Amino acid sequence: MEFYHKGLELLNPVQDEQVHLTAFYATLDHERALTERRRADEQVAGTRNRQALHQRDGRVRDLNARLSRLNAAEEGLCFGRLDDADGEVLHIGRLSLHDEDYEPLLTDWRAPAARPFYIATAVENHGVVRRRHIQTRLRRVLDVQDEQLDYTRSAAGASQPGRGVVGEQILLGALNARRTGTMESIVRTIQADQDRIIRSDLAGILVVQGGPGTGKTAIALHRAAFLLYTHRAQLEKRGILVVGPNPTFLKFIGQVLPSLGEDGVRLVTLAELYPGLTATRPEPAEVTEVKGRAVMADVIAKAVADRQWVPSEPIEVTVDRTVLRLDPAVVQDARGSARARQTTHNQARPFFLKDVVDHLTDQYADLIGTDPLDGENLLDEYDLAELRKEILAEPAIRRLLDLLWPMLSPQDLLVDLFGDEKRLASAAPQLSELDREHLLRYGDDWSPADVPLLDEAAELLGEDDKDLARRKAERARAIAYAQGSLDVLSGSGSTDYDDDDEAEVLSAKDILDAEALAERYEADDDRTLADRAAADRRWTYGHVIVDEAQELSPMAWRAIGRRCPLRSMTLVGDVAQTGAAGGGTSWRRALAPTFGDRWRLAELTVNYRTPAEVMDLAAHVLTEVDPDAKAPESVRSTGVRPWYEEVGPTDQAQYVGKVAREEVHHGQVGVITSRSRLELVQEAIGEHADITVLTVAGAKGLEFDSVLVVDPEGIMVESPRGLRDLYVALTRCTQRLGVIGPLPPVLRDADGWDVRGQ
Ligand SMILES: Nc1ncnc2c1ncn2[C@@H]1O[C@H](COP(=O)(O)OP(=O)(O)OP(=O)(O)O)[C@@H](O)[C@H]1O
Repeated sequence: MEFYHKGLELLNPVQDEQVHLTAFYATLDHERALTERRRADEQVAGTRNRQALHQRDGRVRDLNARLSRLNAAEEGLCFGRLDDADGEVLHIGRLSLHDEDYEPLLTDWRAPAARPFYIATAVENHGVVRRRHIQTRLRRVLDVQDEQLDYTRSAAGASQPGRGVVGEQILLGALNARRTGTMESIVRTIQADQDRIIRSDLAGILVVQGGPGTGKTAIALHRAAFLLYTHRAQLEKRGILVVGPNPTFLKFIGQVLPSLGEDGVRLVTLAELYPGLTATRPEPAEVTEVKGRAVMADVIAKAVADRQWVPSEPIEVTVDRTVLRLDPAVVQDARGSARARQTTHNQARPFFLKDVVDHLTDQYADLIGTDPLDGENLLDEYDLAELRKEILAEPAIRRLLDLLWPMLSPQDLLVDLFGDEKRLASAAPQLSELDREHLLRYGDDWSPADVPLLDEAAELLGEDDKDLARRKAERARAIAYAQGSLDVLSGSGSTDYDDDDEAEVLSAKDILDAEALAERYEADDDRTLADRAAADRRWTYGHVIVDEAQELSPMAWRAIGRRCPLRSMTLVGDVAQTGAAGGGTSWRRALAPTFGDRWRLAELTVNYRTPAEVMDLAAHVLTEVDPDAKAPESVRSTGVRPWYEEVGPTDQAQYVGKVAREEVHHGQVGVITSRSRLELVQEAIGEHADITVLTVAGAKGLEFDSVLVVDPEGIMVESPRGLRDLYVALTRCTQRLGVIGPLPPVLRDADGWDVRGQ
């Protein structure tokens, strides 16, 4: 063991690191106290007007964000150290700390200087001769592990990382640890191939393909933290959107970013992407599949076009006993010029209405205002305006205009479309009758697959009356505030201000008008970024991350694409695990309609979750799914063989209940079963804090110490993608796997099972 001098004392590495760690915590405490003091000062300081108040709130927000980062770094503050050949030392941790002379004490794991900690090897050491992993608990150093990366020294027998893995012991410790029910940060043990993805450029679309347990979710979240650190100014304004497969999954991953000190991220499922509704209506897979097809974009476009109606016969309406006649040709012309404006349906509506109403007004004027002697029209501008008003006030005309070109919300459009066979046949002639039958329904509650359709419709319809009224009211409020502030600024009350303030007042008055000030107030909106983004369908994010991206349909990709016109995205998934009807089984096919070939691919091949014993069995299923696919290689084996028990349907649920309760001794238990057995199994197990019963769709992205797969045959037959579902179910465990129910042939043929003695 090496020893170090501290004054006259001789310190071993653990003691030496303890000295450093104590100093880091002292600095962290100091920073925290300073930030809290600043915040308290801001909170008590008086403000003269609303503008100053907003600026103050902004400063308090920044200080709060700083405080959360400092607090988040408390556990595991420092976890690594790099030594170079010249004796320079770099400590690596959850954030950067400096001493009073602004000399670096601790380097943020995301800083470029920290990178060798994750990628240096003895062959390519990036100038590092020793990498040290520091294990701590609370504020104490428990242990250190060194990897010598100096080729000459390592050749002489110093410790070498095994299997190309960085920090093998620490990594295995983390992988073998019992799961807590929520995902944890992997910041101490990120591996080189993962690091490359985390630090990949912000620009462009990065697709990360990797088998089960390769760390895709973990990487996606650490990438978000990295991007926020590296491009903070750019991303803080627009935020990052993370889309996950279901609410349980979002809960599972929800703590990772806050634990890394980052909260400028909005996590949603597709069902919540459309503001104002959560789409939870269940529907059969074949309906979901039709709704997800790319062709639905054309169907929605045609449904909108169909609502711009040209009658086949002239229509007569009576205004104050005068009969007016609207010819199809006039409507056709008005529609043509409104469409030529290339704007949305609702925004084009006033232009259409104006043309039609102009025509009716002229006709009305001709009929009632013509001089019987010389045929000249006796009405002046004022009279024409009055006639126009009269026409517009006539209910029959209003009804007619609403028929010809109605103001529509996306919800109205879809309810009308899916509730009417004729409309559907006209909008979707390219769909088979059976497909159209799948779409036909009544009611106005929404399924997740409706969300991209609503979004598509919203894009074509534009804001409706209600949206416009709301936006106008908000803006009027902001302008009223701003006007009030300007009055205060320019009023005689300014005698309270000293000379400097007076100058400020003048410049404010000179520079700003109420509109500009209103914009500034809107920017100073008190809501968090995630709340503002959630309320605004047209919000565009600085970066979008999609997890389990293989599950998205072409229509969902269009909706996601709209959230990020800059096309800065990270899409992680595994095309061998696709379960959703309408999901993709090839990245090229799934992404081409929306993104063409403008994306880059990164692949992960090492499985950090599933032990080799389990993965060997799951690989049989994968070969059945795709003979060319290669299962990821497990980084560890546990020596525990998976087991199965053939238990028929009558006793199955009871048996599962008994075994699940036994398995709890090994940690968190996940019971994954077919949809048809779900309720029975749930009943047999009852409420238990450490047992979760779910279907494969609900288990997407999750993991448990011990997994029981119940009714594998049922899982296989319940979906056309049943084999992939079985593959997902088998790969959810970190330690132990048991399969209950008759084994399907694909599993029966595999070696490596233990038969559980009843
Ligand atoms: N470098 C690492 N250090 C420690 N743990 C890791 C590392 N990489 C991955 N893991 C762990 O491996 C497990 C699987 O990771 P994750 O869930 O991100 O995989 P995934 O590729 O998204 O899996 P799936 O596609 O099956 O849902 C998690 O517990 C994660 O914390």
